Parts: sequence; structure tokens; C-alpha cells
Amino acid sequence: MDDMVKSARPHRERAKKNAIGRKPTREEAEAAVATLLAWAGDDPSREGLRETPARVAKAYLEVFAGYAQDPSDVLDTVFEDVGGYGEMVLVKDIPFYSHCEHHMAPFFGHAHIAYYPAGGVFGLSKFGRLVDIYARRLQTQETMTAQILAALDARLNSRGAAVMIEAEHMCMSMRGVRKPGATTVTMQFSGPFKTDPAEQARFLSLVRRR
Ligand SMILES: Nc1nc2c(ncn2[C@@H]2O[C@H](COP(=O)(O)OP(=O)(O)OP(=O)(O)O)[C@@H](O)[C@H]2O)c(=O)[nH]1
Ligand SMILES: [Zn+2]
Repeated sequence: MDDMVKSARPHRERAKKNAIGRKPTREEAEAAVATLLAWAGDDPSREGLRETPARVAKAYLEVFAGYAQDPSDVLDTVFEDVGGYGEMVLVKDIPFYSHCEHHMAPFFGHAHIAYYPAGGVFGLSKFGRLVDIYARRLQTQETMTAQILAALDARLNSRGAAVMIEAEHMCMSMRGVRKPGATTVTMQFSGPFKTDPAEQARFLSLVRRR
């Protein structure tokens, strides 16, 4: 249980502890990419690859932008005047792209997030933003699932949440075991979704409904 709580903490905290001491410079990052190009068997100095290290360094700023973002910043828009609404809110089929921490290969799919509001509801777009903050880091699907739930649980206006992620991992599709189309499903629950099997079943059936 302790381990699960620890791994659900934002990566930024963990990264601080594990940091090599300083962030590499852009030049160092580009040199590392050039080394990988050579490791792949190509010539980093050939015409078509000359700009590739710079492009990859730039692309990393985008696909790993989540390290610099804090989930509490996006969950700050809460609407209190919702006519007494207190039922489940479900935002499903949120697309995301992430990278596995084992191979740095993409994994991608959809997240489904439900919660029970308490004294206010979140702005709906914030769920997509929350997913991206965690997806744009090196991840395992399980950690990402737990982190999203933990971020919602940390807010006073959520009295229980459910998070499900369905994804395909390229490290299992295009290499290694080579099982394209295999889908991994992870889920984590809190509040009524954890304690009441009927609530969990309702969430699962709403997610499945097309
Ligand atoms: N639980 C979990 N495993 C993952 C995730 N992404 C990738 N993996 C797995 O991480 C494992 C790494 O296994 P290793 O044996 O250390 O590495 P490997 O030799 O490259 O393994 P193969 O992928 O089987 O070739 C593999 O089984 C991957 O499928 C994830 O999000 N969650
Ligand atoms: Zn992998």
C-alpha cells in the first residue's frame, strides 16, 4: 500500500531525488540523440539526419512537457452554482499519447474519468488537461492511472473518483513479444466507486455504452 501511495506521487517529486544533479544543456541532449542515431546504424552527419537531433530535442519538450506541470494548477476551476447537482460526472474516451518508462516507446489509448462532486464541479476540459500532464512523462500505465486518481482525491470537491485507461503499448506491438492490437486495461477507484460494487458496475457499464 505504501509503495502504491509513493508511486502515485507526481514524477516531479521523484525526479528531484533521482536527478543527475543538473538538467543537461540543449547541446548535450542533441549529442545524445546523434549517438543513438549512430547506435541505430546510421550516419548522423548525412543530409537527412543533420537536423534530426535538434528536432528530437524540440519534440521532447512537447511530449514530455508534463514534468514541468502541476495537476493542482489545472484542477483549480470549480463551479459551485450547479443547481445542487451531486451525481456522478463521467468524461470518457479522452485520447492520450504517452511513453513507457521501460523502452521509451509510445503507448496510447483512452482514459475514462468519473467523480462525485462535493460542493462544486470541475471544468470539463480539465480532465483532458489532467490526463496530459501525466501522459507527457515517462510512465507505466498503472502509475498514470493511480496518479490521475490521486490528483482528484486531493481535491476537496471530489468525494470519490474512478479512473480507467485502455491502451496499446508499441513496445508490445512492434518489438519484443509483437502482439499488435493487444489492449491493456487499468483502473483505480476511491470513495463510493471503491466501497460500493454497484457504483463500480455503473461506471463500467457507462464507459462501455456506445
Ligand atoms: N506493468 C507494465 N509493464 C509495462 C508497461 N509498459 C511496458 N511494460 C513492460 O515492461 C516490461 C519490461 O520487461 P524487461 O524484461 O525488463 O524488458 P524486455 O527484455 O525489453 O522485455 P520484452 O518487452 O518482453 O522484450 C515488458 O514486459 C513490457 O511489456 C506498463 O505500462 N505497465
Ligand atoms: Zn515498454
